[in-house]
Amino acid sequence: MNSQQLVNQIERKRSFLCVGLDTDPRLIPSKFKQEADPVFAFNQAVIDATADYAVAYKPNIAFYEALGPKGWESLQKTMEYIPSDIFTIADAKRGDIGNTAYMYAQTFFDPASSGLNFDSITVAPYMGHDSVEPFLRFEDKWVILLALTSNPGSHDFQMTKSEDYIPMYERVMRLAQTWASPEELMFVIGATRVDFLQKVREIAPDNFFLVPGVGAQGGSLEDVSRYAMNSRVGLLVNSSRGIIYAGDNPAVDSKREAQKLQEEMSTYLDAYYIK
Ligand SMILES: O=C(O)c1cc(=O)[nH]c(=O)n1[C@@H]1O[C@H](COP(=O)(O)O)[C@@H](O)[C@H]1O
Repeated sequence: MNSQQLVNQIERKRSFLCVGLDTDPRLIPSKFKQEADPVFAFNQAVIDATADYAVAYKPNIAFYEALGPKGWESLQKTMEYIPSDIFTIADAKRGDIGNTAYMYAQTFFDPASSGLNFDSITVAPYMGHDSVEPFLRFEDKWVILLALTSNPGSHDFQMTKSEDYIPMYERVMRLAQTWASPEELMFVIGATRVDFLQKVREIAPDNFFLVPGVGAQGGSLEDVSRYAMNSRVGLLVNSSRGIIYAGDNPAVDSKREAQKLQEEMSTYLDAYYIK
């Protein structure tokens, strides 16, 4: 999916919501546990409940890999079930030397090889240019590079400054923009980093940001919208647990939470989206 299709979808649904499919079989309501594939049955229910309000789905690959071959099958079925006009993110946080990175890219981007056809993948920048480049060889696919993450440990490396006083996250963002255009590169910016939202938007005015950390991690959707929206919206705001585990009945509970976020997003589009 290209950026114009993504922006069109955001404008049509008046939403920049990404629903995180972080499906833990221990946490799903008991009625799904009797199904042949409980993870897929639950994901189906969540997708049915939220597809009108979401512009993206983000299965976190860890939750599927942890289940072995069964988990991979649930992931494949989930991918086939997601409506084709909705953006998909493989939250895999990969990063390795070039030939290995290419295999990761094939895994998530080449359906002839793996059966999976994601639009994008999260990538860790630590190993540098040649670890990111293989993902960029795939047309109409996106790299979503970790920049300023939502977790407390983000201070350990991302905030450290080099001798020119540029923090690591800023260096990542500036250098990565020399590798790829905003048509194929997004950055992960945690919603919990309120003090930095304006700054990161200055550093990368044209890139989409994937923003996790609203809901269960406490980030503010209004602050994210006010400080980081750009002239093409430029935001995909993720909520996982806050939506998928909202109650025992996704058709009602996940729908309610997704709709609530979508309605809030709609008001922020009115307030802060200037084309
Ligand atoms: O790349 C991510 O999506 C990500 C980056 C980050 O900085 N923080 C973060 O929470 N995430 C992911 O976003 C999701 C957040 O889930 P909830 O806190 O349940 O909404 C999880 O899948 C995390 O792995």
